[in-house]
Amino acid sequence: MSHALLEVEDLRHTYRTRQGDQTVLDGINFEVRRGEFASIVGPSGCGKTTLLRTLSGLLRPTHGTIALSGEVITGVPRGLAMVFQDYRASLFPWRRVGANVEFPLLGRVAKAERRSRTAESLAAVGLADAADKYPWQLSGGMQQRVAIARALAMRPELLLMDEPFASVDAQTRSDLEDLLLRVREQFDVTILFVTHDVDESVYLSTRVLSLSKAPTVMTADVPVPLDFPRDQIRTRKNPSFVETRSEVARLIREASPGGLSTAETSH
Ligand SMILES: Nc1ncnc2c1ncn2[C@@H]1O[C@H](COP(=O)(O)OP(=O)(O)OP(=O)(O)O)[C@@H](O)[C@H]1O
Repeated sequence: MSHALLEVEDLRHTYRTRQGDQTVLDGINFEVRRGEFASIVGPSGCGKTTLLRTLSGLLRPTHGTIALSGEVITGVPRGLAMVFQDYRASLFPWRRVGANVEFPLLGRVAKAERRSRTAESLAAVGLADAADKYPWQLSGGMQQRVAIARALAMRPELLLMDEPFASVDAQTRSDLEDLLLRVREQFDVTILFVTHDVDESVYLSTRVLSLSKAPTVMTADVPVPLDFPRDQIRTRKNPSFVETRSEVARLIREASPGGLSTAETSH
């Protein structure tokens, strides 16, 4: 039987704190098939990060199962890499860029292979010349490219990304989006991407999954009817982009507390 790459069944999570219990995820079900680029959107605080933490094995959910390639995960699974929003916290400042990229491979992959994967991943993100620099010598966008290279060097089947471009300026963000689409093809990696940004979710994805406010369920699974390669100007003008974007924006607005986004209420 062929399994989806990622299968999530009835996932629930309740944080138990001194102030009481807070149910964040309230029965999430979805699958991601090989080759997809799935984005997850939802109102602030709905549990997107909690969801990614359970998928990456960093947090044990209160209930439900997560399977990667048909195997139920119990800890941090192989075949999975994660890129976080805060590149400053995710790279080691005292290690050079090359050593950062190589780090997760130590003890797992032979030295020659580590070196070749590091060189290949850095080249793929346009940083072949930066291996001997320290992260703090690079711009924010470049540091996030190092974090992407480190994830790619692990040769993951599934790449989880938690708002990876939220801390960079708009031009860098567009460049990083296009870079991500290129390396996705080159490394044949399936991506699950969390973002606050409706346009970004539609621009990048083959599917957008939308979440309700907490206690969170999935409210919609929206296919994105756009071909690859995408183009920042042409794709965003495409009527299918505009239509899908409106649909996703509407889903988020309906899910948000009060029903209106802050952008709309401020006028
Ligand atoms: N370790 C924790 N202990 C207790 N409550 C937590 C913990 N982590 C998160 N929460 C609560 O769970 C809820 C969901 O948090 P989470 O960070 O998963 O949401 P999010 O959708 O990623 O948020 P944002 O959109 O603001 O990034 C929030 O109300 C948060 O306060």
